[in-house]
Amino acid sequence: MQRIKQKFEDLSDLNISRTGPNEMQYLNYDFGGHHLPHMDLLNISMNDRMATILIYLNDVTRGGGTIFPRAKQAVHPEKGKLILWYNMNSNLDFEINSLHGACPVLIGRKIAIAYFIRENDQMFIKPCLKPPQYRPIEELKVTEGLIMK
Ligand SMILES: O=C(O)CCC(=O)C(=O)O
Ligand SMILES: [Fe+2]
Repeated sequence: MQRIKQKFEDLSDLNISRTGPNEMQYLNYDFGGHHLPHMDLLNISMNDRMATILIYLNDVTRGGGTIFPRAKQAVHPEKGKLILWYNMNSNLDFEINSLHGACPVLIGRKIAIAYFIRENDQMFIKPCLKPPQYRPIEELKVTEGLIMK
């Protein structure tokens, strides 16, 4: 994992926490296994998932690609391949091009690791970028709360 972290930092302008497991998701898809298009951002005002690294741990015979419908990109899983993308734009807001999903596995199995890079790990290399943004969904929630009271 240390080598993967180093590789990521070499490729990006982001920092990965070296304390603890941070946020790693082990993915194991069997026949038909898939993930509908989504954003990795949690839409929280602090310490959101700024970027994602996906590491494929095996070759998939057929299917199982990672697709980015907005960015019009598709990546076929291959053992040892690593991809990274930003979930936030430079305004620390949704990067719409980060919308992604996993196609169903048709033949074989897909094993991968998703690693989410959090905003707080960047505080010393990107200090005081901009104050946290109010994002529309959060505003909606607050308004609803006020109406209910
Ligand atoms: O398995 C993939 O290709 C994508 C996984 C993913 O999007 C996620 O774990 O958030
Ligand atoms: Fe995802």
